[in-house]
Amino acid sequence: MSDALVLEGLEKGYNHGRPSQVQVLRGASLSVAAGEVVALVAPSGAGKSTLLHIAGLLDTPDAGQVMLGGRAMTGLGDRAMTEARRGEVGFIYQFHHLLPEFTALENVVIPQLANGVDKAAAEARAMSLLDRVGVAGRAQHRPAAMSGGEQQRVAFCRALANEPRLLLADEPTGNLDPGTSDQVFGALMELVRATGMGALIATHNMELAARMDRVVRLEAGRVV
Ligand SMILES: Nc1ncnc2c1ncn2[C@@H]1O[C@H](COP(=O)(O)OP(=O)(O)OP(=O)(O)O)[C@@H](O)[C@H]1O
Repeated sequence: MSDALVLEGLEKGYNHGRPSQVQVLRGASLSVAAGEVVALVAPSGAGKSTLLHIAGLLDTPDAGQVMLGGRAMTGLGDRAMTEARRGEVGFIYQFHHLLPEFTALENVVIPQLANGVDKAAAEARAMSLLDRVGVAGRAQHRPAAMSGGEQQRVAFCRALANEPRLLLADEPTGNLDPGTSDQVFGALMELVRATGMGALIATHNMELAARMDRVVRLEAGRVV
């Protein structure tokens, strides 16, 4: 089976509008197998968000290659990139970014409608996902009426709604208290394991990192 994600020799710098360039990635390479959950650990400012954005086709590298599900993404046009991102990748951020005016159920349904799934099937899948992470009872609630942990569980369901081959997460439990973080992380791991997708999960929390299959570090612009 092909790897869920391969990053090869990524280079990325920002010039901050000045001649002096900040070089963030310096030949970063990494692969995540299908079904593998990899922890990405990095000091603040090391470039983990930059790496995740490039892996998820939200940004482009200055040099290097991104492959999703065995397919090279570098050089694809905007439209093909958008389609690949929508179909192949699920994102989870530190803050849930749910749509505040929609219910939990709608937040998980909407990305599926955008991907061409019909409404009844999308609702059934959304309910099943919400049920698996223990928030089916909150399906008709808007985000503001849910706890932080519940909101983040809904965000997990939204990320997995289109059955992506790759999950990318940036501090997915970073804004929760330690007890809630632990529980919510457990729910995420169960979902990921049940789907068999590859996952790259950035965290500062070494206890959570130790629960994943492999830990990699981002240091001086490379993955070690
Ligand atoms: N759009 C941008 N324009 C200019 N500089 C940027 C941009 N994005 C990131 N940087 C710089 O690149 C470096 C790495 O940023 P990045 O957000 O990838 O780090 P990070 O490891 O995710 O940090 P944190 O853990 O604090 O979120 C920082 O020095 C940051 O200032």
